Amino acid sequence: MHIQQLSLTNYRNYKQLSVQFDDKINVIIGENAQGKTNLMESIYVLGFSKSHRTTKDKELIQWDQNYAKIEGSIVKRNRQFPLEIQITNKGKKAKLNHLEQRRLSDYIGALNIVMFAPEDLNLVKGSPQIRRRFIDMEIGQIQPVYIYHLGQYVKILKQRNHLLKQLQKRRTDDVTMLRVLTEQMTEHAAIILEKRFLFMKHLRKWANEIHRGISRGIEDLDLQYAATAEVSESDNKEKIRITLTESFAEVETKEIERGTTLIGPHRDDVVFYVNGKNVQTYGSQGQQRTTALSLKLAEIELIYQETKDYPILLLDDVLSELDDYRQSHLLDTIEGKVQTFVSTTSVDGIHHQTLEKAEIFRIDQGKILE
Ligand SMILES: Nc1ncnc2c1ncn2[C@@H]1O[C@H](COP(=O)(O)OP(=O)(O)OP(=O)(O)O)[C@@H](O)[C@H]1O
Repeated sequence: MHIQQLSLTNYRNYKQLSVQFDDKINVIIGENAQGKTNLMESIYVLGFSKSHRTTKDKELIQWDQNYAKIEGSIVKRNRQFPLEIQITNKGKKAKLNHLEQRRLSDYIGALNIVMFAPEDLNLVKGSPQIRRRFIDMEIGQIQPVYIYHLGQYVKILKQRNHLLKQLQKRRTDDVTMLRVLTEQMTEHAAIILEKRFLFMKHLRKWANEIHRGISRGIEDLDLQYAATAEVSESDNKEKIRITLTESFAEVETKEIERGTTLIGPHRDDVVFYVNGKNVQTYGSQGQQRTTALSLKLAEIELIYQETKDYPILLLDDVLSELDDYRQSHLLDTIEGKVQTFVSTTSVDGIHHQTLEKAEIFRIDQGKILE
């Protein structure tokens, strides 16, 4: 899969841009604050309909304007189709083949993307929320129905938390309603957990293979899903549902006391181990970096396994941070198969092999210099 052409209108510091990309490696060079990340972000938004660095869509609209538009021409298995995201102050529209898609799950997955940016180091070091977002985004683009269940889960969770607050403050004693919400939420939670477990299983296999390669065979990477309920990877959906139902019954009194939902996918986490040791606690900077890179590269293979097509890879300001060996490994992994976008302030830290094959774009104040 690749992006053939991209057009931006009023997108951040791009008033108007129309650009054709190489289907292999594209290097985006520019000084600080010229629009490199903005360009990478626009490709990400085209795929996911939201940004990786803000939850406020309005920020994507150029300051003095009232709308922004991203249009892309995508080639997937020799077929070409258009994608479009339009953002206004009132909301956004996502169009696939010129048709507006009302459900996000009907849009996401048309353009698969893997992004590796400096903040991805937080995948290992940061809060559980970052790791949950990572798994949710990745499963979502492989299986869009996951997004539907996640959306429903979050909706019921909000109602349930609201009711728990009311019960805590004794403004109501409607436990029957609480149990109805618990049952509904459990249905979606069981599907979410089953899909997360399956994803973990596949991710573990690929990530370890890649990690061993990058560490020259001396490090093994393992990942474990840390659930808040007594569920495990070997459980099927029905078993997960039954266990969750029991667990919710057990914590009901405590949840009312605390006024919030204490267990479920929204509180789970993932733990990474290198040679059996928790990387978050004991790993060096280099091991944490390699772990994050292995996870990202594993995603490329996972998406390929599921969709029979390689995703687009966005490397925002990270390539020059990797040493020569890691860069070569990365490039060997993607060699000729994955359309890649690399952004950088200077070509100095970039492997000459990469530059030889690349199409180079120079960015200056929201414009591409010819
Ligand atoms: N909504 C917006 N409207 C207009 N300009 C914006 C908007 N949002 C951000 N900018 C501008 O975009 C520029 C930042 O661009 P970007 O983040 O892409 O930088 P960059 O080239 O990646 O730089 P660095 O190398 O420092 O990361 C800044 O000048 C910022 O003021």
